[in-house]
Amino acid sequence: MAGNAVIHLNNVDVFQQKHLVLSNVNLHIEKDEFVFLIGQTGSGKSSLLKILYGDLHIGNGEGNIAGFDLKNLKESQVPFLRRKLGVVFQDFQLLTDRTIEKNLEFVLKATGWKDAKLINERIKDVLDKVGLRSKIKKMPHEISGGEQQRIVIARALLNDPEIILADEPTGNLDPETSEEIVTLLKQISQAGTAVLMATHDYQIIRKFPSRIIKCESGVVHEDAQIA
Ligand SMILES: Nc1ncnc2c1ncn2[C@@H]1O[C@H](COP(=O)(O)OP(=O)(O)OP(=O)(O)O)[C@@H](O)[C@H]1O
Repeated sequence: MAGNAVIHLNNVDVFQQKHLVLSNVNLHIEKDEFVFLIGQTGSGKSSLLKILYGDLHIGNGEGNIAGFDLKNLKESQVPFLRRKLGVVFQDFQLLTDRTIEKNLEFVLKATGWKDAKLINERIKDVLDKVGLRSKIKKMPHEISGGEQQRIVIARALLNDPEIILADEPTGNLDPETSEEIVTLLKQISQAGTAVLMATHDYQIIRKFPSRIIKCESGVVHEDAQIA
């Protein structure tokens, strides 16, 4: 792998069933980069993210993410790949029947953590990172939408991922709260975890100038501009 790239796609074709969604994709993202992913509905953003978290197979071309060879990725390796990725997706929300602490503990136990003291320390650690340690005993419905999204980010950080994949993380939030979430994601990238954030929110893109990757007409532009 060249340089510090943690995402590396070379001439990849992205298929959904038999339908070629994106062709000849080249994508390189460095260790501490923050990158926006844009494109109209149906342009292939979700399909591209699926390639990256091992939910869609690479047809032609080659890819590497967090040290995993996507071309030869086995089913059995997918859980290990996912541990290197922090996923912040709208359809992957907090469990509503338990506290913030129990939500985070659930993920740690599911990913092999056993020592109660280490679990407790890790939970406090990630809550400190998102500035919400005081909410540890709260139920999800007792905190705001923006706070819930920060907890989802804390959850994504639990296993110290190399990359955060965020799909519309500000989709349901007001402009001010959206800015807080993106500020947090930017800080995370500056601390060495690459962030790839899919969004339709051009106001946010203007406010936080960063590299833009665009899906358009079946191809991916690695350095796009917005009007
Ligand atoms: N499971 C599937 N089977 C077949 N075709 C699919 C499937 N999922 C998506 N597609 C098609 O692939 C193309 C890209 O869809 P994709 O969901 O990647 O777009 P998107 O840019 O993420 O859209 P949005 O912004 O609405 O989420 C579309 O033409 C879509 O109809």
